[in-house]
Amino acid sequence: MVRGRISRLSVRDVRFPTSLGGHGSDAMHTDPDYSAAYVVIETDAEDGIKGCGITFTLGKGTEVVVCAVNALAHHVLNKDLKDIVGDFRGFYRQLTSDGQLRWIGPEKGVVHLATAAVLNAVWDLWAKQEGKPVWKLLVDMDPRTLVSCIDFRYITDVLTEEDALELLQKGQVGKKEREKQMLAQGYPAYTTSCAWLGYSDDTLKQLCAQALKDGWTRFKVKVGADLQDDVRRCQIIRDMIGPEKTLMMDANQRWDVPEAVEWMSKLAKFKPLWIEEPTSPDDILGHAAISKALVPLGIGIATGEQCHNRVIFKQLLQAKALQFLQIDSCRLGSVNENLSVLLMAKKFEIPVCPHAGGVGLCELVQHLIIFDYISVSASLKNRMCEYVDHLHEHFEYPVMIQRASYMPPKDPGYSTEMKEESVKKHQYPDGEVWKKLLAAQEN
Ligand SMILES: C[C@H](O)[C@@H](O)CC(=O)C(=O)O
Ligand SMILES: [Mg+2]
Repeated sequence: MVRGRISRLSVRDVRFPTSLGGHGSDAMHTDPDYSAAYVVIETDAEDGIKGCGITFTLGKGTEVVVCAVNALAHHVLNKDLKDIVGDFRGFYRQLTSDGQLRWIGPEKGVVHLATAAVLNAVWDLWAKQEGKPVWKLLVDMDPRTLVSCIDFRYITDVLTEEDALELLQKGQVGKKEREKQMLAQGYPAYTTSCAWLGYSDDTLKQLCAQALKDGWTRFKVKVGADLQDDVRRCQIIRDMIGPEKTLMMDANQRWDVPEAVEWMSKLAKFKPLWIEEPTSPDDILGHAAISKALVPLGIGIATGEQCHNRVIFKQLLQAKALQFLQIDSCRLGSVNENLSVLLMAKKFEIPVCPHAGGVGLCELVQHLIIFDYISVSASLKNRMCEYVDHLHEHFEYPVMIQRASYMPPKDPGYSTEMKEESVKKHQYPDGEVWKKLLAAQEN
């Protein structure tokens, strides 16, 4: 049973110096320090259960997200959890429609990242109180309750409440078998960890050899800064993985539209399944033009990790601008908004391949994609979830990968509770790790 009144919300700026090793680097984000605004909510219930949520950031700017979380806190404090989840659509609407704060959004940018952190913590708390991992909480929920968590504002021209209900009711068929299948085999994953842009060719080769030994069959390589470098790196990786294994490419928004088409025509010989974020994430028609040019070459368009909200996804789908849709657990307004995007993807029959390149994103998004398979898509065709092999050791309930697949988490919650010791050490700027690094920079 859901219980307790939210009595405290705290938020901390936690940063990991990943830029020192080039981990996470790409053509636009050359020095990312994987970071999180880490939210913990407590209740007055006697169980002592806390809800933990994050939103992912890249270092600088995390303090701005922390401010935005604090600005939203009054919407959560002193509310009964029962009232929040009993009218989750209304609560989502309240957070995203704050008459003053929405001016610095709406439903986009820092304020939306902060919304995700707060709501991720609420979902963690709810699932922990129910004694279930979030994916299972969602799978066991009846379609009407699921639909009651979604704000359909701005998307009813493609997905109404009735459409959503119908899709979820259809998804009930065969659900038990798919749950069993997930528990036995897990959800297929691909790795990005071998080929960050800042890695040397030697590191790329070494990590790729190890990944092959570990059973990985799908790989993503960063491209977009220098064509000669891209050709060399793609040749290395294609030679190592052979012609059959799957290769994806990610340009992280580096190109203009014609440049994207020209550049990818030169990389087409490496047979990428998709080019990810070829241009600005806001350019829906640009994505459509790139897609029109590249699909005949066998290259699909993937995007979503920096799509502001469900409206952008709606238009990408309407414009036939993508072949692979990449939800993000922190960019969108938590589970609530992701549910609406999963359902729109189902309606347009576009496979969802979630983004997970960041701290804690693998932990979160595994819940959404496992739920999607069991209750919505019922298909694994052309579907896989990103995996990056960084920073899992800082979480109490880290992801478990077996045979290159995500095994469904069994612990209650949303899997992003961090180890207190890790938070203390990496808190910016006064955690032990940062004190040392900042002192070294001064000398
Ligand atoms: C800055 C991040 O590491 C980004 O490169 C992640 C990404 O694009 C992905 O995982 O995809
Ligand atoms: Mg990407």
